Amino acid sequence: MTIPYPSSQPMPAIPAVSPPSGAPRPRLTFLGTGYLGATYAICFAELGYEVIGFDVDEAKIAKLAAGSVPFHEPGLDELLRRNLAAGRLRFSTSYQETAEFGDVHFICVGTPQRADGMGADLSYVETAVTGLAPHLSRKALIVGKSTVPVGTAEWVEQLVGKHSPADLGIEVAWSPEFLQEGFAVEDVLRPNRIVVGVKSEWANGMLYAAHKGVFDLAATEDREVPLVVTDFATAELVKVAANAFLATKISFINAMAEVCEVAGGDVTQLSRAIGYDPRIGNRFLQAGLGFGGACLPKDIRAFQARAQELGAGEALRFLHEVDLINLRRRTRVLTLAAELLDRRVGPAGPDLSGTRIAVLGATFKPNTDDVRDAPSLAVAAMLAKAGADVHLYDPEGNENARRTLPDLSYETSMNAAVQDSDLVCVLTEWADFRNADPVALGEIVGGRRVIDGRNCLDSTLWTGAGWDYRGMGRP
Ligand SMILES: NC(=O)C1=CN([C@@H]2O[C@H](COP(=O)(O)OP(=O)(O)OC[C@H]3O[C@@H](n4cnc5c(N)ncnc54)[C@H](O)[C@@H]3O)[C@@H](O)[C@H]2O)C=CC1
Ligand SMILES: O=C(O)[C@H]1O[C@H](OP(=O)(O)OP(=O)(O)OC[C@H]2O[C@@H](n3ccc(=O)[nH]c3=O)[C@H](O)[C@@H]2O)[C@H](O)[C@@H](O)[C@@H]1O
Repeated sequence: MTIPYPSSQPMPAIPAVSPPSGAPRPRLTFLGTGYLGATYAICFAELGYEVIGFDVDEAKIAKLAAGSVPFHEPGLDELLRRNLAAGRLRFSTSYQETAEFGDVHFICVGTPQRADGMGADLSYVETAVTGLAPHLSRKALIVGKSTVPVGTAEWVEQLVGKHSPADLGIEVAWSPEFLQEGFAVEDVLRPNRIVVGVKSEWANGMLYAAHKGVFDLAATEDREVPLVVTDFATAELVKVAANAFLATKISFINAMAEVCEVAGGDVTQLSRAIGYDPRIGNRFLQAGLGFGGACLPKDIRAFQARAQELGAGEALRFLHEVDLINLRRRTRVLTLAAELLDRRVGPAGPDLSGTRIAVLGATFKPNTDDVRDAPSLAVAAMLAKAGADVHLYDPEGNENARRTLPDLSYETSMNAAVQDSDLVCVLTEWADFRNADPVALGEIVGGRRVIDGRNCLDSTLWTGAGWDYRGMGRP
């Protein structure tokens, strides 16, 4: 499908928004109740809005309607149950019910990497919009929240024009999302900014009203939430630019880790030292196994693909390097494993047959059960491919990991995974692993060898307990 861009329509000036004083709050719907949409539906009900969460996945909707969040996100279960009981929150698989209910419809469906490996798959956005639009029966606003290539909002506007009743004047806006899994409730209720791409004062006012609960909460806490009102293209670009910057920051520090590895430096100290400069800042400078998840990797690839289509491919060529640095961290663990286990590395990589390796961590980061593009799982797969007998444990991610990699051995505790292993790989920095007792673990392993893929262990403590320790970019 082609996304028309740049728009042939000139952008009207956007007047400053004035809060619709005393205006009734709009009723909100969220199409797509995955990590993003379910969190939003639940949190906005908590803020006092009447909400419908809609999904085409009947099992997911049944679970949510029964008071159970279908993924792990701290704090969300309690809010779900409270708001279902209060009657402010409903779940539906009916486009008609959703269309009739809502004044503002947020599109929160997935935009995964296309099968060709680069651009974004917009088919879910298309299905959601064309499913909803024909059922609309009064003026409403459709707001994209999914992360999309620049130009998508214009295309959605055309879809809406084609599929909704002509006389209703349905409008479109784009409001990208910046929440982090594991902190999602806090990020939605107390965002560090709200960005909206709009074309009319009416859309601007509706979006303000749809977020008034967030602004009101901030006011009661003596905070302000910056609001950036802009055009479609800028709103779409803000999102991918933010993720590209975060990915670049992580790959920068991992590039420094690579240099530390050959020069004998310690990247954790380097990171701390440069992070004291407020122009650099100390966040997202944790060297280790690199970034994974359903967003940063796919977003930097889709951003490059879109820039290429628009003739600006060269501007984003560095993102290819960011991706390569990130992926090299995964193979680094394999090299360290061969080194620690004293195994030969052939042209096809190391031969780890006959070894038992404990992998601690399957999720792409702690405090989630999300294993999408998890560096830890990618490494577990590489270790198994090299012949190791891999025993994996994750506090929340075992079930999802088993669906992705069914052939590994899944254990129900850290001790069971570590028992008799020749090597322990800590690949996600769950608190349980960070705080593990190296003396006690040392008594049940086959060999005291540990790879700290997230630089989250106290190396002095582990070496003191007799472990052969390897970190990422640190001695
Ligand atoms: N997960 C996150 O932390 C964040 C995600 N995003 C973006 O939000 C979007 C969604 O991400 P996730 O929630 O992680 O994806 P997800 O895969 O967890 O959820 C997507 C949901 O959309 C549903 N769906 C598919 N077709 C549909 C249709 N026609 N109508 C209604 N629902 C439909 C699926 O059944 C699924 O439940 C992506 O563009 C992502 O990049 C943005 C910021 C944060
Ligand atoms: O677009 C999205 O979906 C979201 O993507 C990321 O959020 P998330 O994927 O939840 O995870 P992050 O906390 O950003 O971590 C991403 C990956 O980077 C890794 N990471 C993070 C920080 C760091 O210093 N080093 C590092 O390796 C993490 O282990 C993880 O694998 C962004 O942080 C969110 O702002 C954004 O909304």
